[in-house]
Amino acid sequence: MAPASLATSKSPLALVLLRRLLRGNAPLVAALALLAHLFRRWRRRPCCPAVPGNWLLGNLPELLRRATANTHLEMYAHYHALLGRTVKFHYPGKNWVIDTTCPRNVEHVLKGHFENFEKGSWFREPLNELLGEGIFNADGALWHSQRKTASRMFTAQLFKDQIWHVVRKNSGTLCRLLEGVADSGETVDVFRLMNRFTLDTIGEIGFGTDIGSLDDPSSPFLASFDHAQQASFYRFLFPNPVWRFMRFFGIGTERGSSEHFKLLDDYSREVARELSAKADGSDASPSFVGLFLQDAISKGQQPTEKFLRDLVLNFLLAGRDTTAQALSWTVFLLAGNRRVEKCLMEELDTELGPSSDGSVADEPSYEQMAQLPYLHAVVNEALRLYPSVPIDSKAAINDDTLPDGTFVAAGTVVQYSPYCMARDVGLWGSDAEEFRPERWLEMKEPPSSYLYAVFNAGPRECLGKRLAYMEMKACLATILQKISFSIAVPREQIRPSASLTIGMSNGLPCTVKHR
Ligand code: HEM
Repeated sequence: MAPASLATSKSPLALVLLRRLLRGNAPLVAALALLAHLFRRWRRRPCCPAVPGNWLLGNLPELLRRATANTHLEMYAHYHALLGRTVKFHYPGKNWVIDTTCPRNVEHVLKGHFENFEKGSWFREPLNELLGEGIFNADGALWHSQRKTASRMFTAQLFKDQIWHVVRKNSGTLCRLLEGVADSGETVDVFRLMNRFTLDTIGEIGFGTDIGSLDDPSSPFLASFDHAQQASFYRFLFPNPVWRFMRFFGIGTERGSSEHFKLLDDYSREVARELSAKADGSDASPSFVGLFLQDAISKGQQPTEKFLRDLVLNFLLAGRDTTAQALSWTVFLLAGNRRVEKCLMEELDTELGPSSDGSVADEPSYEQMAQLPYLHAVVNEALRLYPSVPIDSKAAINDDTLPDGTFVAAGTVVQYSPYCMARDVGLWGSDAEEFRPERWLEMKEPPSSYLYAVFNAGPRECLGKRLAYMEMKACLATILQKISFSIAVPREQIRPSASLTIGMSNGLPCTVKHR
């Protein structure tokens, strides 16, 4: 029997002994707490193959090395080919990251269990400085209200009345610019040019501002936006205190980032102020952000400058980069595949070429955009191989299990990769890696949006999908009728950049010729 001084009626003997052992023994307490944490973590780990990594730093060193060499996407595809459709990565100071290319899992996360998967702090913290509380970074009620207002903007009427005119005008300017380059025989960075085209387009459609970057490419805004995106990408890899430390001292991947973020902040606040000033007047054009503002005012609210600043930057990210990248990768693929280019030119000549009286329209019409199935297939195929958002992710709120049986503990991030899915021969056939637009024309019905998740899917599907197709098709149909592109450097030098979206790390230097 235990002596009365040791055991009480409430505490069992073992507990009392343990307490006495631990009292005043801080290192032992810390070691036991760490062991308990590791054991809990081990018990709740995802039951899928782990990508081999360093015992202490996990997969961070390899990912950093591969991202610096712009080969990180190939690394993900390699591990999927080696270990299967669902694998897990480990970064120090973060939870497990499950990486899946299984369409059933993607559907589960994006639709079936939508309520259990959020962007969460995993997504929000690295992106907060760039996107604030805008639609990309928001969850719950905040996301819901922005989504509701934004969905009303893409009406058929607005497309015909305003959006189409902006797209056509800017496609024409871009085409004339390229014709000038063809005259001079210079080499041009087509990636940069496409970014200027989409920046001017979203500036006008998104917030009624004439940015004019097609006329004047010197705007520091372009460089700052790229830099801010790249810094934000690296923040996903480091534990939060580490990138915050680098940010504070302006070192490592955060070198110069404060100036770039500040420039973006100043610029977007300026746009917000201009929009607010116009909102009461009748001269406000029907821009996306302008409509948000009018919506709020009609409900008796006055949105803050910060709210409008977030909207401006979110629409810029949504509308500029994604579309410019898709256009540039399409040009890259076409320049490397003359057979596909020839088929496309045949369609453009037939549908848009000289009419019976010999006249050629300078720019295609809105209605003609619907009559170009091969061009549509070319764009789909380019986006399949080079999806603008190559990897996307959500974090589990509560414990969950994916359809393939992988356990997902609360707080675990599940990422899925349209880039890797496109290269999976089990999903797309033995020619998965080939640029073959015909596969889209051979399909009896379009693929599920969880297999082809380039525009996201489910309740958070891309709102600008229709605008993006129209912009890409109008731009390509306009310029390709007049211009042909050849890549001016070895093809291997054109690599996807390590960023939130799939840029081109060395740009796309091309020589251009009149057709
Ligand atoms: C080729 C072009 C485009 C692609 C591949 C694309 C792809 C995507 C993807 C993958 C997402 C989900 C991102 C996430 O998880 O946060 C998304 C969201 C979104 N996209 Fe696009 N996008 C494109 C063009 C556009 C354009 C031109 C706009 C117009 C402004 C736009 C507006 C949006 C918006 C507002 C969202 C947020 C939806 C939400 O969270 O509810 N996108 N897009």
